[in-house]
Amino acid sequence: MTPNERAGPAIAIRSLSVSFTTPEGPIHALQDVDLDVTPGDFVSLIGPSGCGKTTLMRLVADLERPTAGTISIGGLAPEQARERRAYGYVFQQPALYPWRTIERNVTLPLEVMGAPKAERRERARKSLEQVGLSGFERRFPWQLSGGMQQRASIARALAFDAGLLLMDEPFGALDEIVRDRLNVELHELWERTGKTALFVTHSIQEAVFLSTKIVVMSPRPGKIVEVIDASSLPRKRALELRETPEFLEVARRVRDGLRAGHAYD
Ligand SMILES: Nc1ncnc2c1ncn2[C@@H]1O[C@H](COP(=O)(O)OP(=O)(O)OP(=O)(O)O)[C@@H](O)[C@H]1O
Repeated sequence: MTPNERAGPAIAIRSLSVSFTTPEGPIHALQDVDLDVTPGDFVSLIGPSGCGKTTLMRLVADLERPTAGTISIGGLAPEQARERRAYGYVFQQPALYPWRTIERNVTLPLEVMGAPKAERRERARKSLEQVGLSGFERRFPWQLSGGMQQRASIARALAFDAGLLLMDEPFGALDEIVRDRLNVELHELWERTGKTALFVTHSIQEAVFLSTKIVVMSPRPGKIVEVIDASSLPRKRALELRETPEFLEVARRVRDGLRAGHAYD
């Protein structure tokens, strides 16, 4: 057991099921999900469209309630964790307000929290620096490329200085070159800060490149098919890693897991 594992899970999910009531009948989105995320891990959720990845993130972030089961975030219920700003959340789309500058988008949640102005500006400066956006404080979102906008939304999530980052397919809408660059930057950021990350993706390559663990899910109702350990890959990762036999072996295991998940149908 590593010291991080001894500290207890950053996220503990037990027997979690979620059904949505719709006019056409219930939709069973998640069924019997059990998952532990160790502090400092980078955990990716991968699975077919509609298998409940976003729902799982929204449950952790207290934006949705389970039908059965429990979630604990560092020992707190999701509602307490939300109130204590125990995590930053990055959405699929950057979700920046066009009429606010980049700095004032980053400081908005801090304003809502009632942080003093000097502290807000200092935290924005620091988190924009962490994502390589120093100098863009006074720009508006529409003056930035899609990749830069998504970096700004990561800066906003970092501004709380929480130990946990929840990221729901943040790079899905970006072209491959920009996505590659942001993968490298995000990996470096994670390595440097030691944060715990829960990350949704459709891309096997992205999941393997970024993660210490990859959670493979089945089609709806989403269940966990397999948790694949990628910590055998070097901790420092450059894009060239993707061509190595070790990387391709982990990617093959993820692909096999996804195929096995489809057999649940
Ligand atoms: N509020 C809701 N009411 C009814 N059905 C919902 C609701 N939210 C999600 N669903 C359904 O639950 C299932 C899981 O959705 P979810 O968005 O979590 O999947 P996903 O794995 O994130 O999909 P994608 O990869 O396409 O983003 C889908 O069938 C979706 O239509």
